[in-house]
Amino acid sequence: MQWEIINNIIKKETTVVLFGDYEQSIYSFLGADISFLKSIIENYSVHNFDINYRSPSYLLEIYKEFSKTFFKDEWSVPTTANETIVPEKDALVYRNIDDFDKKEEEYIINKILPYYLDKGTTAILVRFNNKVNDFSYMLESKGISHFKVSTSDIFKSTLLKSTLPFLSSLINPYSRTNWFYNMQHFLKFPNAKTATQFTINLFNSGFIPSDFFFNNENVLIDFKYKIQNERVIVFDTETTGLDTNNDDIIQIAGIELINGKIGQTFEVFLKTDKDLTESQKIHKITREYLDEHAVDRKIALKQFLDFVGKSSLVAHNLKYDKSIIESNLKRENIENSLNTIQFDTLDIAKRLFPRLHKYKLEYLIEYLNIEGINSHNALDDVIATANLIIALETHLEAKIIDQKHFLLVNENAIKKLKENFKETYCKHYNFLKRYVDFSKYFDFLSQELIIQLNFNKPSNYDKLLRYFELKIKEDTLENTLLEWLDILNTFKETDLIIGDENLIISTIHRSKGLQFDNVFIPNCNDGIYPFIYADEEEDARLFYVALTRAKKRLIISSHTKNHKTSFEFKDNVKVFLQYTNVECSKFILPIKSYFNSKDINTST
Ligand SMILES: Nc1ncnc2c1ncn2[C@@H]1O[C@H](COP(=O)(O)OP(=O)(O)OP(=O)(O)O)[C@@H](O)[C@H]1O
Repeated sequence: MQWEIINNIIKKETTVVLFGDYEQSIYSFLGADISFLKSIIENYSVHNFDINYRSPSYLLEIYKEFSKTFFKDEWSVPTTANETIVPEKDALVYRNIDDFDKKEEEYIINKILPYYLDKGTTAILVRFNNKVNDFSYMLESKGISHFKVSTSDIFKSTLLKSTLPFLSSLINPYSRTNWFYNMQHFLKFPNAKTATQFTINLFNSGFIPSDFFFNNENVLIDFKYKIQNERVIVFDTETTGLDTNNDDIIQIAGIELINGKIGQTFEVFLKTDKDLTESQKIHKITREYLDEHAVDRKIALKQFLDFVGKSSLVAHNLKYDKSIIESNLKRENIENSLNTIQFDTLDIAKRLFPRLHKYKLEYLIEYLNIEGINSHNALDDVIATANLIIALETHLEAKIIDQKHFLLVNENAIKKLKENFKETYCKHYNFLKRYVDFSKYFDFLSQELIIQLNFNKPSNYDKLLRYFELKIKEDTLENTLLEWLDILNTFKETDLIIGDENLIISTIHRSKGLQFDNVFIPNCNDGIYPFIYADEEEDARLFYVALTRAKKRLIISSHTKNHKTSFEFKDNVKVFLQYTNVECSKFILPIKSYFNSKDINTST
């Protein structure tokens, strides 16, 4: 499926580079198929990275021994270490621990781990989720702080599944997907299907849910009335950039629509001291052109206000033009006398045609077969927008009838929507322009939703807040959401790792892509590696992922009933040499025999 998507978006002439590592293909239970990977690369030329920058040569030796035994030749990639340093005495440890697995865990935590904790980052990587919990519980009872990559990812929790769509719906109230979740959570429909159906019907009727919070249910009726019975001004601006607070308007164009008929046009160019290099690529207005045609900013803005008079305003993507006009008026100390009744043709088009993928002016012109060009010249654009309005007008009546029907049929659900959601939505909507410390804001929102929606705080909640505290700088809530929501929507719990975690407990699966100075792989017993019910080849790759997370030190251990440990920890490197015959995972046998055949020099 993913491959089909990729194939559909890449063009024929595009050069495609795929990055991958067969030896880390460990997600067959989620549908990943390594043979598929093999079949597609037949059409590519393969390049291998030769130098490994993560691990020093003594660790690469281990990986190579392992690959030689368990991976098919054609798939194993020889790597050269960037560093050829002598291992420290505690860098390569294999420990066989007496008795059953809980003893092994106790031994690791009590005897071995403390030795490594002040030597960089450490991870204990285990095969199963329950072992993550066991280790974490024991560490907690000993007061050793750590980050447990939890068995149920916080990004799959009800908290994130309700907060993220809720926040998205504040900045993008047109996204149906966000509202599917909101309706499910806040309206408590009997099932997801009815919530989804209600949302689809609402959008298909030309509403957006927030209409019912802001008394905006009559927008289409009002728009139709103004267009058919009054003078409205369609306007557009060209500017020196997209920063509405600082950039200058350099052109304003307007056109009258009187009772639905096109009237006079208006156009003015404004002087500016700001740089035009970047914006000129869009609007094509040159410095020379402005020198010849532009007038004083104050005079130009006043001329526009005079042209508009008391009429209502319409623009395509009104939010931008409105805010840059307001900001320019303010900066020139001119009172804003513009009518507050303003319509956005982008909004109207989304309501009339909720199924389109694009709503840019040029696309709508084409879709509705309208004459006119969208040239990024303000005057051409207002003429095109005026023609768009005339075309949209013919679709209004039918949609208004749909709306009446929807209101009639869904009276109860709409009542519930207002009762259960209006207050929360409006309150947070009003925060959008405020500066927020996002970590504190998120905590505030979460506490509210936890009570309102009645669910428990997920584990690693504090870790999430700490991540926000460190990574998200103070800004308006709106800017923060615009910058972060898409990123957070793709997050998994391990993405919260920021590098200051001293000790991490995780399954190997969840450790993919990460790296640590010290890596512990406990429970290396036969039956666990490879797991009796798993595919051996894939489990070898899983073990390889664990091994290759180490940047400096690798500590492997197993347990056996028949063996008594008597040596002290200081012998650790030699342990690889000493215990060749005890029961252990077949995955570590080649590593052990390699060490048996070699005299390892270690620094002391
Ligand atoms: N050219 C380079 N010079 C110095 N360091 C590098 C270079 N390339 C990668 N590294 C470092 O090597 C380490 C491993 O790189 P990276 O995480 O990109 O590898 P990877 O292929 O994604 O590993 P894996 O898939 O096994 O997790 C990182 O610490 C990275 O910063």
